[in-house]
Amino acid sequence: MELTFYKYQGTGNDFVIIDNREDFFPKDNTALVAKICDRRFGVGADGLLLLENHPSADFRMVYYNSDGNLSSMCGNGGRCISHFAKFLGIISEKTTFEAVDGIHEATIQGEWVSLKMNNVEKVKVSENFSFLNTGSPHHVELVSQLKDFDVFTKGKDIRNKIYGKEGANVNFVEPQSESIFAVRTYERGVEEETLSCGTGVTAVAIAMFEMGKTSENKITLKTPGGELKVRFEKSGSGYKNVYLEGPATQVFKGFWK
Ligand SMILES: N[C@H](CCC[C@H](N)C(=O)O)C(=O)O
Repeated sequence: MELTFYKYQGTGNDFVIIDNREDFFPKDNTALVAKICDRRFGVGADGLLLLENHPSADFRMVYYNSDGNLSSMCGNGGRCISHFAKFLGIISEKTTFEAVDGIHEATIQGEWVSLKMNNVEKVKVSENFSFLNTGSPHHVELVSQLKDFDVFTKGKDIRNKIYGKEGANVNFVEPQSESIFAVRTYERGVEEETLSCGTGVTAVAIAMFEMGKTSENKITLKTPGGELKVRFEKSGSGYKNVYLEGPATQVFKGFWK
């Protein structure tokens, strides 16, 4: 099938985004999504996003991991699709849209996008890792010498051994200061390390606060793909007013035959 697509990246987490307001895309064609995301036989991306009409919100976001399957919430994808909606002229600086985990607000200034994430109900703190859901499930583990760490092998092992078929994303973090943390992520559904993960860095920021590694609630996360900011407020046993902020860039427009 022929279609126009846009290639985006948010701190190196990259996506194919399609304007599907005419609802033409074959949404159950897992093989097609996986082929479009394939780094050799397709366009290549960590995931694919559809922008669709919505009865009350500005638009609906549908997200697939690069394995071709529908996925849970994508934070970097949410930032990129908000930038795309402004590019299409659907919105101006502010938007409210619906994703798989509910309604999100976002503010777009140039290439800087601030995305409001869902509240986090609970952080499960274990011996040497935490687990929480920031729209997607995340395992957060402190390590040293992060730059030399075997993220793929260790991440894949944890994803399968602890989280089984359902799986989880696995984030390895190394503190750099009271408010700066380096993060590398093994992403479920991509089944590789990605250059950044938006729901992942959100999970890391909140887990570091919950584990007492910081008393700050405005955190900088340094990922291989660039810097992201996360801010939040403690609320009972969980967190609210959680924002993921960073750049979103339209790299090219393409035509899929
Ligand atoms: N792979 C994740 C979804 C995308 C998360 C990531 N790309 C982000 O920016 O949040 C999962 O299956 O849970």
